[in-house]
Amino acid sequence: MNPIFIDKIEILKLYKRVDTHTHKGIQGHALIIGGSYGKIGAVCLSSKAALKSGCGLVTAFIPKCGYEIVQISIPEVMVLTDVQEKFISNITFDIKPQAIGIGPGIGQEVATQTAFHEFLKTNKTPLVIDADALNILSQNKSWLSLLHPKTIITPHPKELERLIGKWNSEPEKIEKTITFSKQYHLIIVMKGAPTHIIDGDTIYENTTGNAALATAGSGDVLTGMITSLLAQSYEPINAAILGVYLHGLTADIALPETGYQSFVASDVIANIGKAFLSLENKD
Ligand SMILES: NC(=O)C1=CN([C@@H]2O[C@H](COP(=O)(O)OP(=O)(O)OC[C@H]3O[C@@H](n4cnc5c(N)ncnc54)[C@H](OP(=O)(O)O)[C@@H]3O)[C@@H](O)[C@H]2O)[C@@H](O)CC1
Ligand SMILES: Nc1ncnc2c1ncn2[C@@H]1O[C@H](COP(=O)(O)OP(=O)(O)O)[C@@H](O)[C@H]1O
Ligand SMILES: [Mg+2]
Repeated sequence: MNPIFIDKIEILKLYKRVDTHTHKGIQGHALIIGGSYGKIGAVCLSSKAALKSGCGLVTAFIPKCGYEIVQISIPEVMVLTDVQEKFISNITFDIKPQAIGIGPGIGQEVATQTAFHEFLKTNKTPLVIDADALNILSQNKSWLSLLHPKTIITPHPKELERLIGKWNSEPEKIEKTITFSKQYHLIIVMKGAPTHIIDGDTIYENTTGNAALATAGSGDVLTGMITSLLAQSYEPINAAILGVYLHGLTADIALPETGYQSFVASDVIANIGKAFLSLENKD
């Protein structure tokens, strides 16, 4: 099956300019759920990326140990904490986000697994699932049926393998991912070089990005970006496509200054603005 290439022409068909009369209350509220002791950075990266991708409000739901870390490193982000100090054990909140991203740095404690299960049973908000939340699903495959249609999952190759099993060739990998996408009605962002997005039988192939992205936390940033676009009322497939395109573009923009080696996940965030601006240029 031939992929649809995600390039600037395709992106301009779905990109929505910011309305002059908008305000933070209608620009979308994203909730990022994740973090555990030693991995609060994943939530900092994800929630900052969400803010820098245009949503009006961002809240992070984290274990207690991350409270000051997030408040000090990103004062624009609001914070809700779990009752536990080092991991998430009970996901409850009284806000009404338009999109939720769950998984960066969340870990796989038994209590976290149970909390994630309870969350999936009641959640009705558009969702992006990443990292350890995907690993938890791999260990509890019956929970996949709780996911609403068009839920976005963002596995790297190892996380994908844990979900769908091993493959022997690239075509078989794509074929198995299509079957999985159809079985659970999921949008699957197959992260890699290049990243493919699978939505049932439709395959998209991204054209931006480079090896500078092979750095800790760059996937956590992508989760924040897609969650932000989802909160801004992009259709789930368009949020995934635009998020992946912009994420890759940041590395293409930064490369002449950072080189491959010194590009870090925070450089993705620092270049999101330039990536958006390039969509406003004629060339
Ligand atoms: N600052 C923070 O707080 C950070 C927190 N983080 C958080 O940590 C948690 C664990 O996440 P994680 O992805 O590091 O661990 P895990 O799922 O075992 O996968 C690792 C293995 O997968 C493979 N692999 C990966 N990419 C591949 C590729 N392109 N192509 C092929 N293989 C690939 C590779 O396997 P190998 O090839 O070595 O067998 C590798 O060893 C998670 O919650 C995350 O959010 C991190 O984001 C970092 C920054
Ligand atoms: N060689 C590469 N070329 C292009 N993109 C890459 C390359 N290596 C990694 N990436 C991208 O970087 C991101 C890595 O995500 P992930 O493995 O989840 O990182 P982390 O969990 O550390 O945040 C993905 O978007 C992936 O497509
Ligand atoms: Mg990751």
